[in-house]
Amino acid sequence: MLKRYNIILYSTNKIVNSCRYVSQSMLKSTVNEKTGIATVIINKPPVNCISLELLNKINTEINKLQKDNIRGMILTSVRSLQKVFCGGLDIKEFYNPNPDRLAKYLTNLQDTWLSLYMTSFPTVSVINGHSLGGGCLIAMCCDYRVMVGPDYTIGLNETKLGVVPPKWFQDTMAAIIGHRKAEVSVIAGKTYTTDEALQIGLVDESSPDIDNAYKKGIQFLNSFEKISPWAFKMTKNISRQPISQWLIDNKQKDLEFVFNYMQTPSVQKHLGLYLQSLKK
Ligand SMILES: CC/C=C\CC/C=C/CC(=O)SCCNC(=O)CCNC(=O)[C@H](O)C(C)(C)COP(=O)(O)OP(=O)(O)OC[C@H]1O[C@@H](n2cnc3c(N)ncnc32)[C@H](O)[C@@H]1OP(=O)(O)O
Repeated sequence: MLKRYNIILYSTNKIVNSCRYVSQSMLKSTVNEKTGIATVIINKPPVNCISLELLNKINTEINKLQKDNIRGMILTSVRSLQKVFCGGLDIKEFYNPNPDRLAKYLTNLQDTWLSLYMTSFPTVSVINGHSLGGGCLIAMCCDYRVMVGPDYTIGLNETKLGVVPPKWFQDTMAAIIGHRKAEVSVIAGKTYTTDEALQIGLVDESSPDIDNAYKKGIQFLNSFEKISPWAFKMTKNISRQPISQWLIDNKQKDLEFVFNYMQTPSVQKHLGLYLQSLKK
């Protein structure tokens, strides 16, 4: 019988004392051979924003872990960034874009979301800092979220940039906090503090510090020790399939919608102003 492992998507540099270690720039991945738990750390200063290259690395690593039959995964961000889990998609990928690269980016984003959302092993995001837009999306893809607080923020803030979170972004949030709350949240581009996120159920637990948050993540993964990997995989698949199937069936249409609106002058103007405001 195959051994099964779990994943935690997390950002830190002193967590695991083990085995297979993949260190690509921008992404570090370690699998503890004793426990079968992988720790995947995003490491792209200054704010871990997701470029095309980082997107590719995340997708490649998840697919590799999928083949390794890990028991679980923690996803997090490198500790040295201190206050950012993920600053979201790299807005520079959308501002004055090269059309070929933009199309590649959007396709890769769809594929990475599908890989992360549908892993056959349990996943936890240890959210050790702000987590906005695409940062919130990747945290929401995981099966469990532990957020460090109290001073960080999380949310799908796309409308504040003048762009539209696609249906699968919105559905991912609605599956966690319910349709009404998600609708209000995405329309307003709302962001939540750690306590607020806990209150509305956007995160499952909060923690005052990162070590404790990581422990909670491991505890969640360990809770699957007596669950059959096959039963886990099939049950998660049934639960998430309606949302993922929509994207599989509508990939081209979804891509064309974003690809076209993203290059309109009014959206470009908004993005330019937003980037400018970040620089101030
Ligand atoms: C299929 C696709 C569908 C739809 C496409 C549209 C979807 C988009 C989803 C998104 O993710 S949009 C982006 C959402 N993210 C944000 O709005 C976060 C913006 N950033 C911040 O609020 C802050 O930077 C921070 C809270 C994350 C960190 O604050 P702080 O530590 O004070 O850092 P700075 O603000 O000084 O930023 C440092 C540096 O990084 C640049 N930067 C920040 N975020 C981004 C980003 N998302 N993309 C590109 N660049 C970013 C910022 O401009 C600074 O650059 P400098 O050149 O001034 O150093």
